[in-house]
Amino acid sequence: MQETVAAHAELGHEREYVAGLYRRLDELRAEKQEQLDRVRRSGAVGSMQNISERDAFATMYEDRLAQLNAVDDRLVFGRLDLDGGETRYIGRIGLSTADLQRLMVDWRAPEAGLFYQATAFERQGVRRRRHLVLKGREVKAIEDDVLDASMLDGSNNLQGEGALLAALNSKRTGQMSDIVGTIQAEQDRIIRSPMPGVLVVQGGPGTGKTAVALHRAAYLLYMHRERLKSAGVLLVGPSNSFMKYIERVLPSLGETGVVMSTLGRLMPGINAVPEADPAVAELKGRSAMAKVVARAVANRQRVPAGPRKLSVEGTTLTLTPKQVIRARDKARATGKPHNEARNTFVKILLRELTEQLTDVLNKSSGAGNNTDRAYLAEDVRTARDVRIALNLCWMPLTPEQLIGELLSKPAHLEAAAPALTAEERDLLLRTPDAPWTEADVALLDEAAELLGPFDASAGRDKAQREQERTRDVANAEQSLKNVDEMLKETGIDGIVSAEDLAAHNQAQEIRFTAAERAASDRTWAFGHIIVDEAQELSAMQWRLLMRRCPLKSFTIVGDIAQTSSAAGAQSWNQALEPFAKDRWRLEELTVNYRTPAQIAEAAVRVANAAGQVVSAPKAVREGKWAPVIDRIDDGALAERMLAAVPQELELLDGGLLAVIAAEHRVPELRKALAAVYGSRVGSGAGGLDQDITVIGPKEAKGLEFDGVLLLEPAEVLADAAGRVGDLYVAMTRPTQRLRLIAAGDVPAGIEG
Ligand SMILES: Nc1ncnc2c1ncn2[C@@H]1O[C@H](COP(=O)(O)OP(=O)(O)OP(=O)(O)O)[C@@H](O)[C@H]1O
Repeated sequence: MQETVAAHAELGHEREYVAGLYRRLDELRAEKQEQLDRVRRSGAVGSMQNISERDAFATMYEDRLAQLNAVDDRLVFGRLDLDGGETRYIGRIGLSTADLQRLMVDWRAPEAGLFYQATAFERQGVRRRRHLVLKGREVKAIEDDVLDASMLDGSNNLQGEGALLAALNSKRTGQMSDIVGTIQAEQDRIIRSPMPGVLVVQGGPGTGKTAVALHRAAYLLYMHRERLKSAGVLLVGPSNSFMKYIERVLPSLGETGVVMSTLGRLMPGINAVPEADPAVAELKGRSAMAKVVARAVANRQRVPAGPRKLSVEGTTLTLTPKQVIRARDKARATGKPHNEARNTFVKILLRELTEQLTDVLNKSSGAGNNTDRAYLAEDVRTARDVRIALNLCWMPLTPEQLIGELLSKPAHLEAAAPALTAEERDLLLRTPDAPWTEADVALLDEAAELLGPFDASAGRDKAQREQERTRDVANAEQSLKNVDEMLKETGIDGIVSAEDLAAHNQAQEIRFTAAERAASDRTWAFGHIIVDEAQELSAMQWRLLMRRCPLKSFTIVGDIAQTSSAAGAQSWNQALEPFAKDRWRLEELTVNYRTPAQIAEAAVRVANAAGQVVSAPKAVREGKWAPVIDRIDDGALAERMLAAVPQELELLDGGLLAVIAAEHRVPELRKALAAVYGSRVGSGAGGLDQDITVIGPKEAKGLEFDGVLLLEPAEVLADAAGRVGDLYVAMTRPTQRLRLIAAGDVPAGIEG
């Protein structure tokens, strides 16, 4: 009784404190809103500098306001009671009173580290760690970890289901949530690890690698705000579904400055499809392809077989192979990319041809008659024959042209890839109109690097921008005319010029965040790159990413045992050696938070039986159910699935169910389910919050569901040419139940 009274009093106290925090949050919001309104009211007047200063303030207030709005849900989640009597509240952001009394510490601040690190064995000055469970803005429950035994005597020792277990047992929503309230010590160490260098985080399924990667992004942005604000952070994930699944985590942590992308979207303007054939993916991913692309570029710097006659204004000039070779070698020696080195090549030959023309004309018209050289140079430059000849030798190229022709013209491929076998070259060939694949993106990027900017298009852009400006000024003039009439009536005149107004529009255009600019610029140098499911990356994809971060500041998370791509890594050492030598540090995550022990163990047995050694993380909880296996007759797969789905949905009681099957079965199974369940059936990106999702094993990577119905597991294994990665991934997606339906063999190990 006494205990309940004490608990009640504690709850009352926390409610009051938390209400105070929300009051302060509301005050700050109102303040920022007022500041923003004031800046906006200051109008579109003044010099360019005034306008851009005003815009900078407006952006700052907008960002702060967006952050204050984003942290409303579970604003505060913890409290520390320290030796010496200090009490510290831990929340999503730091809050202070108007006279700078600290009310709450940002979870990323060094002072908050104890909340995640202190244990009963090493309490580091922490007497009690308290978790505050909020619903909306109200404290619903509190839960204490008492680390200082002497505190246990008191009657205000509260117990509850662990905050962690409560989070893990809750139903999935199809969207990952943040874990700020329950980050575990081994995860916290990684999140707070220093930024420089290459950090590899290896961990089995469900150990929180993705969660750690996202929280580390938020942590780095907090600790290195100035540097990363302008350079930006890039986060790379495996699929569009996965990006959708994680998209709310960073905003909920108040962070928007991260560019999130799949490997297929890392070339601005290209939205690549997955590479369907593993053999092709493996081939395109080999580091030797860098040489193939380099040779393909070199092959586009051609020397004619014999002398070439060129007509310039009725005079015939000769371009010899020797001249071309000399010009080519000098151009190459500049070390510039193809499109830029072309300027040197063209300049040299134009000069030589102009000299030739001058000589010929001087000779024909007798010595002493100096023809105007500038005039002749222009004749040579604009002569059709000369343009064609020089272009044939050294054409400006886009990456799409180069790789498109390389992969669709057997002769180009043979010349660029003599070391590949004829079968391998056949595998690489594609039709010219085939969509770009994820594996192509790395080749395109390699080409873009070697080709440099494409001049012709740059010229066009400039002309286009000029045209747009002229149009903007014209528009502004028109609107001013209307305003002028109005102003004249009120006796005010001439405040804004058309140029001012047009400049303002341009300034608006420039007001992109670093993240937005970075996403559209291939040559952007990021301050830090985080790669999730990094085991899937090919050598060529690593080259691409290394180029995006010249400082080589990386967080690389993944699980070698889950590698499914044929081009992916067999070991971290093999993947990283070419770029980081042995200068990378390894951290491991050892606890599986997602999958119940019985299911996790079955997955490990399957991997081991297939010869894959896996670091088996310790599951944090036992599940209610061991994996269930239904053996069926051939041909009855869809029917059996339809019978199983309602049973599973009932057991999951409102949870999410994923049907995972070999890729080729997905459309047919989805159709069968949609016929019964209609729009309740989702598919990958955008459909993950439906209660039934049908996906292939590759798309399932990184995702999780309450229950998984895995159809024909032997097929999943066979589709990956016997590599167990995909099956291992599929089996480790559920947080509650795994059921397999198999007409064929059941892969060894599942049954224990
Ligand atoms: N400290 C934590 N507190 C609460 N939930 C956690 C914690 N750590 C991990 N989780 C939860 O465990 C689940 C698995 O985490 P996550 O997806 O990050 O694992 P992963 O290692 O990336 O898995 P996989 O490699 O299998 O895709 C998620 O639901 C995540 O929210």
